[in-house]
Amino acid sequence: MKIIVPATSANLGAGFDSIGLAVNLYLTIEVLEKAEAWRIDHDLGVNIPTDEKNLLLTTLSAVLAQKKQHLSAKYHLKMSSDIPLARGLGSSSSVIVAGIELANQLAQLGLSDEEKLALACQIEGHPDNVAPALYGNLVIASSATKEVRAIKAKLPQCKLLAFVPDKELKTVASRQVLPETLSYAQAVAASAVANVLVASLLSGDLVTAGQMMKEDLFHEKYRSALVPELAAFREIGQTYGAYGTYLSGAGPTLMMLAPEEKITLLLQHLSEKNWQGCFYELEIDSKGLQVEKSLL
Ligand SMILES: Nc1ncnc2c1ncn2[C@@H]1O[C@H](COP(=O)(O)OP(=O)(O)O)[C@@H](O)[C@H]1O
Ligand SMILES: N[C@@H](CCOP(=O)(O)O)C(=O)O
Repeated sequence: MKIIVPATSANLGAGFDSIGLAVNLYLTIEVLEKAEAWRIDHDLGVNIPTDEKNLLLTTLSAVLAQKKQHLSAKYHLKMSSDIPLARGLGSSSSVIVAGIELANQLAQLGLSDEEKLALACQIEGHPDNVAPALYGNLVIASSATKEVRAIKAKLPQCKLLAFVPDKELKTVASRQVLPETLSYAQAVAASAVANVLVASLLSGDLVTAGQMMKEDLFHEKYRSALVPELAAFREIGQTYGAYGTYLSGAGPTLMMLAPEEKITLLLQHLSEKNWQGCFYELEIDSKGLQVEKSLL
């Protein structure tokens, strides 16, 4: 059995903790054979555990505990991923979604998508990565009310150009620079910008969506000091024809939405900056979580 989960790019500026996109970088988990102890083969570096301390298996354990279920066996697993770690492309969320599905499959839980999303939000704390990782495409979601609500949509036609810095930025660290509270007036203004962002995305108006991305009042201005490339990335995008630019997730990845015919020119000017990192031309993943040779 194989579980495949896409990377995700969250926030889209003003959609902080609520809007996210699934993109074509993937985490894959293969269940190999039963074993005396959990063992994960991977080439993701020494900081990623190869035993039950791995986020994949702590997630599995949490789900089984909540469902009052247990497994009669442990397994040898293979984990592969082309999702850059701690770069703002949802690597942790993809693992959480994979861990929920692994529990679902091995314990035959029969979880609905809604149940998987609710469990993922409990673990992650916000839906903007786990929802598109589960469903694919563009998802606008809220876990602020009793029920997690997620609206699936298609991103209007455009190309995605990401700059992924060499340096890591852990989400926990990036969230620490955010304010504890906003004033009533700030909250009303920030949510109004987010509302127009959503409306423009759903009506196919990427020009207005791009404007709203840079008018975010929730998080980017507090995080800009952690991602020095943001201002220049945004200026190049605006000057050479991108629809919009935003800090992908908690950063440091920067994402640009642009017409296909502008990508070459944008890449040319961005490359002249000689920043330490890589550019990725990404596509939307439209499938989300996939299981091959499901056990259910
Ligand atoms: N494939 C993986 N296996 C186990 N843990 C992972 C994996 N990918 C990410 N993680 C955990 O998630 C952390 C990165 O999560 P986070 O700081 O939220 O960054 P991001 O979600 O932007 O990649 C990693 O440091 C690691 O602890
Ligand atoms: N809304 C979150 C998104 C975190 O995304 P990640 O890809 O950096 O894990 C935030 O902005 O903190």
